Formats: sequence, structure tokens, C-alpha cells
Amino acid sequence: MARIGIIGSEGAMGHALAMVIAAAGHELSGGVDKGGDAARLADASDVLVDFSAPGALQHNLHAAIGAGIPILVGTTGLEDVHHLAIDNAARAVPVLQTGNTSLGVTLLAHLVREAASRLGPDWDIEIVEMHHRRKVDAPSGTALLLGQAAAEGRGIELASNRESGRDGVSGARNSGAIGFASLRGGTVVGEHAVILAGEEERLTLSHSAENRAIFARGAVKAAEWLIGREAGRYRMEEVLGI
Ligand SMILES: NC(=O)C1=CN([C@@H]2O[C@H](COP(=O)(O)OP(=O)(O)OC[C@H]3O[C@@H](n4cnc5c(N)ncnc54)[C@H](OP(=O)(O)O)[C@@H]3O)[C@@H](O)[C@H]2O)C=CC1
Ligand SMILES: O=C(O)C1=N[C@H](C(=O)O)C[C@H](O)C1
Repeated sequence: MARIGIIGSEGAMGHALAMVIAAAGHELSGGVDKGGDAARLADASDVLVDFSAPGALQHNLHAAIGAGIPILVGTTGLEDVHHLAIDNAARAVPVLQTGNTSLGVTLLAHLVREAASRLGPDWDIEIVEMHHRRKVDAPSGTALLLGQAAAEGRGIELASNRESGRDGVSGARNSGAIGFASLRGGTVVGEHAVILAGEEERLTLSHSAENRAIFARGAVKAAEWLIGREAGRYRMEEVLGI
């Protein structure tokens, strides 16, 4: 049994996590939201699970370091400065950051890497995602994770080949670009499709999340796995062994 502390405990993911933590026989050591004391929560926990907001990240990493415990970062909308902070924190404690903790998306990323590598640069890659109307960041963390997998398969950098938010006379598609399109509406939990468009044929690899429990189950698995590890930055693939 592990003592798991939730950052973002009153949010949609916080509620999904609390149910999975109880079902898995772990102890919910507490939860914090905006203005809460993450350091105190960390002192009472074996591991922190963060599904909150990018603005909270630095504070949460400090809390984990202060208590000497691992932290799983599921929050999306992260920028370079956040990834740098994660790299620094990972020198002191185990940290796992991922835009999607589900088994399905973790496997999908492998398939996308493989497809992008085998099909080569003549196949255009476009990533389409749809989420609920409350979502504040775009493209989704998952779309970016899948874009990163495609870029790795291609042997290119995502940052310099990324095209998103096309509008107006935006010009023809740049050769080798990885495109992103984001839809928002209703209560959609998470839909992602990676389209590889070639000459007169198209391959689509996709994932549909039907319930946030899939993210919560993966997050709890990752939290269990992180306890007792050496300091370092880990990936979801390592947790799931795929
Ligand atoms: N990696 C993955 O697999 C998944 C990632 N996510 C990501 O997780 C995050 C949360 O998603 P979701 O639960 O739907 O969002 P919600 O908006 O439902 O919940 C966010 C929670 O975080 C809290 N919060 C906001 N700012 C802070 C802060 N500075 N410190 C502590 N808590 C804070 C909010 O509290 P308050 O209301 O007081 O502001 C709220 O309780 C998003 O970034 C989302 O993209 C979501 C699903 C899966
Ligand atoms: O905000 C959400 O809800 C989700 N966020 C993650 C993302 O940005 O990809 C994961 C999932 O798709 C749900």
C-alpha cells in the first residue's frame, strides 16, 4: 500500500484518481488545489500525482524534492521552461512526465513512430484531436506526444517542423511538416487521430478515450512504479513495459 497525494484533487482527474487509488488498495494521503500546501502534502505521501496547471509545476516539483519523493506530472500545456524544470528536478527525485497515462495511447505512440519511420517523408502527417469544452491548452499534450513520436520516427525535430492553427491563405503545406488541428466541444474525454497521407492512399491511427478512469489507472500504475526508483526522468513506456 502506498500513500498517494493528489495535486488538482478537486478537478475531473483528481476525482477519477481518488476512485482508482481506493480500488487499488492504496491510501489517499490528501489533496491540494489552487493555494494549497503541496509541501505539507508531500511530507505525508510516498508519491505525488499532479494533474493541475502548468503554473503550479515549479512549486510541486519543489515539494517533491523537499520530501525526497517521486512525482508524476500529468498536467499538459507545458512549455520549454517547464521541461527544463522537470529535467532539473529529475536530478534529485524520480519524475515521470507524460501527456497521456493510458495504455492505449502509450502503445499508439510506438505505432506512430514505426509508421512514420517506415513510410518516409513523402507521407504527410496530420494530427487531429478533440476534447471537451473546458480544455484550456492546444494542441493537447497527447497530440504533442504523438507528434514527437512521429518526428522521432522521421529523424527530425518537432519544434522546427510543427504546423498548427492554419487560418486564411496560409500557403501550401510545408514539405515534411507535422500538422496539428484541435477541436473543442461538449464532454468529449479525448479523441486523437494521426493521419499519414500519401499518394492516393491514407493511413489513420487513432485512439478514443471513453472514460477518465483509463488515465487514472495508468497514473496509479506509474505512481506505484516510481516509488523506490533512483532519481531520473522516466517515460510511460518504461512503466507499461512496451
Ligand atoms: N496526462 C494525462 O493522461 C492527462 C492529463 N490531463 C491534464 O491534467 C490537467 C487537469 O485536467 P482536469 O482534471 O481535466 O482539469 P480540471 O480543470 O478539472 O482540474 C484542475 C484542478 O487543478 C487545480 N489547480 C489549478 N491551478 C492549481 C494550482 N496552481 N495548484 C494546485 N492545483 C491547481 C484546480 O483547482 P481550482 O479549481 O482551485 O483552480 C482543479 O481542481 C490538465 O492539464 C489536463 O490536460 C488530463 C487527463 C489525462
Ligand atoms: O484535458 C484533458 O481532458 C486531457 N488532457 C490530456 C491531453 O492534453 O492530451 C490527455 C487527455 O487527452 C485528456
